[in-house]
Amino acid sequence: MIQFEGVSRSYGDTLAVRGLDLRIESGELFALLGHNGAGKTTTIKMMVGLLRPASGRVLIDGFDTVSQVREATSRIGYVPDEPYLYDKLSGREFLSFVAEMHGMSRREAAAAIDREIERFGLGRFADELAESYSHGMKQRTVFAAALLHDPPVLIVDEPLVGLDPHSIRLVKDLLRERTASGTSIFMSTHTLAAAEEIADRIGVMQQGKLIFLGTVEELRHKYHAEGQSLESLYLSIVGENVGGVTAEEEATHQVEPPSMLDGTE
Ligand SMILES: Nc1ncnc2c1ncn2[C@@H]1O[C@H](COP(=O)(O)OP(=O)(O)OP(=O)(O)O)[C@@H](O)[C@H]1O
Repeated sequence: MIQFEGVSRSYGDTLAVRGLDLRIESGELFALLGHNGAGKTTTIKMMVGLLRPASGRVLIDGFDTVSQVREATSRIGYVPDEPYLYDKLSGREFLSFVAEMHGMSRREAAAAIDREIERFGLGRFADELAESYSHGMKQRTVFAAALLHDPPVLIVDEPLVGLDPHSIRLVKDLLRERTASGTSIFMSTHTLAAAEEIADRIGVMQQGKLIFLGTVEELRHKYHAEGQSLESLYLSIVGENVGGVTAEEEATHQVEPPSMLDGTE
């Protein structure tokens, strides 16, 4: 379970995330949508313990990501938007390194590594150096690393970018399978068709604020847009606004995004 309670964060004068309240249950796949600069990465960084909220708190399975950072982060599998691997390690060596970081025994690690190599079809290149991997191979290896310790919470930032159709299917099926087995999944994406296909609920973030939270069906209903794709609905709601908001603009209400959470349209 992932819980945000009144979470805000700025960079200097830019309010990147504003008063975020959100709860993602076990067995739920949640997709966060928003233009470039909307605040998605900042939200993710606060979940994985890379940034502290300026106010409010984030809980992972009940553990605070600031005051109980070990307990919280040990329950997370994280797939960042840029796959990180060490060029001079093979995929298998990288997975062994990650298993060691998680404190897994040799036996546990060997079983988990074999399981994930099989799941992600890494066998052919697992013993080659990562420097020779394509983006898709790197992404699959990073996914395998995120699942090694069988975490109850999975956080994925743009999981489908740069993948071939076969890998996209693999990742989408995997995310649904994990959800069915009780994992809470938080996905940030610009791939609206995928969000529509696999997410249980979506959130739309604009200028650091969550302006819609619900199912795609609820979004259509709210805008009397039965039959419209999420993509066209999203574009008509969010429009062209980009970027964060400054403290000064916030104070003078110059850029308050429309609220779809409180029933106003
Ligand atoms: N390190 C930083 N220093 C200053 N401002 C930042 C920093 N990181 C993000 N911002 C600003 O905070 C706001 C939110 O950025 P964030 O990266 O969270 O958005 P995003 O939704 O992830 O965008 P994208 O889709 O482009 O990844 C933006 O206005 C951005 O310019």
